[in-house]
Amino acid sequence: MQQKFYKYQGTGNDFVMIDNRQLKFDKNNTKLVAHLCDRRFGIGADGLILLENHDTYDFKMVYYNSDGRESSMCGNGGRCLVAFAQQLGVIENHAVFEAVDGLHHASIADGIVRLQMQDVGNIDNKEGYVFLDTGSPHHVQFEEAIDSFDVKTIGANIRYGAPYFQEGTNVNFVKKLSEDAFRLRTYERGVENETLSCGTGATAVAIAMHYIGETEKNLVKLKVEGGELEVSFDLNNGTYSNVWLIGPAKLVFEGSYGNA
Ligand SMILES: N[C@@H](CCC[C@H](N)C(=O)O)C(=O)O
Repeated sequence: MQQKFYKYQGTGNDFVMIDNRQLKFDKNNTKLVAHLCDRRFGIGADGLILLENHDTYDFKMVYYNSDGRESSMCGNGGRCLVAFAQQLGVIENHAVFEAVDGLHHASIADGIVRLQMQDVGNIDNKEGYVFLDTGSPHHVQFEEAIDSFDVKTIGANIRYGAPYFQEGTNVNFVKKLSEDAFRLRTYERGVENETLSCGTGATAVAIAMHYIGETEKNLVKLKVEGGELEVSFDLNNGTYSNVWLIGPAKLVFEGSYGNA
C-alpha cells in the first residue's frame, strides 16, 4: 500500500508529515518512523508528525523524534503542522490543537506561524546553566565561541550526563548579540545531533535570558542555524505566560512511500 507524505521545514528543522485522520499509520512501528526519518535510506527528517482528528479541537499532533520514538512537544513541528493543517483544509487561519503537553492556539499568515506555547513557572538557575521545560526539557548555557563550538560532542556529554542521564535533555548553547537578540545552537535529544533549529529550545532560551536578567525585553529574537525565530511572553507572579513562538513554516515537497 502506498502512503502519501509531505515534508515541511521550519527554520531548517524538518519533518515528515502524515495525514493520519483515517488512523492507518502503524503508530507503534518505531523502525518505520526511524527509517522514514533516515537521511540516506529514507525520506530524511529530524522528526515525523501525524495529524489526527480530535473530538473537540481542530486536530491532534503526534510527534516522533528521528530515532523513531514518540517524544515531548516540538515547537517547530507544531508550527509546521499548522501549515500542513491549512494545506489539507482542516483549518483556515487559526487553530486550536492538542499535543502531548496540552492545548495550543496558533495562527498563520503569509507563511509565518505563531504558536502559543505552555506557561513556564519552574526555572532552575544553576551554576553555569539554566534548566527549564517549555513542553520539552532544555538545558541552556552560554558559549562565546559559538561558531566553532563542537555542539554534537559537548551536547551529547551534557545530554547523557548528570543530572539528566538516560531520560536526557535538549542542550542549547547561547551567545548574546544585543539587548533583544541571541544566537543559538541546539543539540536535540532523540535526533542525537545538532539540528538547524529547535522551537522549544528557542522558547527556553528567550525565557531563560529574561529570567537571569540578560534581557528586559518581552519580544526576543533568536538567530538559529536555519534562520530566525521570535519569542514573546508576559511575566506575572513568577510565571511566564502568553508565550508565543513565531517564525516561518514551509512545504518542501510531497511524495509517497511503500509498495504501489
Ligand atoms: N525540534 C523540536 C524539539 C523536539 C523534541 C526534542 N527532540 C525532545 O525529544 O525533547 C522543537 O522544535 O521544539
